[in-house]
Amino acid sequence: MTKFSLDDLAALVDSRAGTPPETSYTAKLLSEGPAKAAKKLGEEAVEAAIAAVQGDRKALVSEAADVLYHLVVTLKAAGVPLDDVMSELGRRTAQSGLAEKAARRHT
Ligand SMILES: N=c1c2ncn([C@@H]3O[C@H](COP(=O)(O)OP(=O)(O)OP(=O)(O)O)[C@@H](O)[C@H]3O)c2ncn1[C@@H]1O[C@H](COP(=O)(O)O)[C@@H](O)[C@H]1O
Repeated sequence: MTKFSLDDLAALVDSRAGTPPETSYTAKLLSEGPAKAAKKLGEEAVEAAIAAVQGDRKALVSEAADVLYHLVVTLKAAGVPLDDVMSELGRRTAQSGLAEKAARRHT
């Protein structure tokens, strides 16, 4: 079986946009505007952080999945393609995070 990817998730979210909100949680979330998806993203991120701090591996897996799903919906609501985020991550592979942090301090 091929691994489910973020691209697959983004395609799924795309496919739900514009469907009736009564039949899809994604459509319902999108119909409530970008702030609602962003709020849910923030809540799920806090829950994932708590699970990590508590060392609750099972909860972390579940909350991390919620974070990724709500991030993809938030990007969709904001009209930002997932590819733009992946390109940004790709661009960052040119240098280490520590080198980037040091360069920022001197600008
Ligand atoms: N990955 C997810 C996913 N992760 C979390 N959630 C939903 O996110 C919601 C978050 O739960 P909460 O209890 O925090 O929120 P709530 O109280 O239900 O919602 P609010 O009233 O706060 O908006 C739950 O209803 C979850 O079902 C998701 N809903 C959908 N997906 C994916 O999207 C696909 C399409 O789903 P539909 O859009 O519903 O067809 C699904 O098959 C999944 O692959």
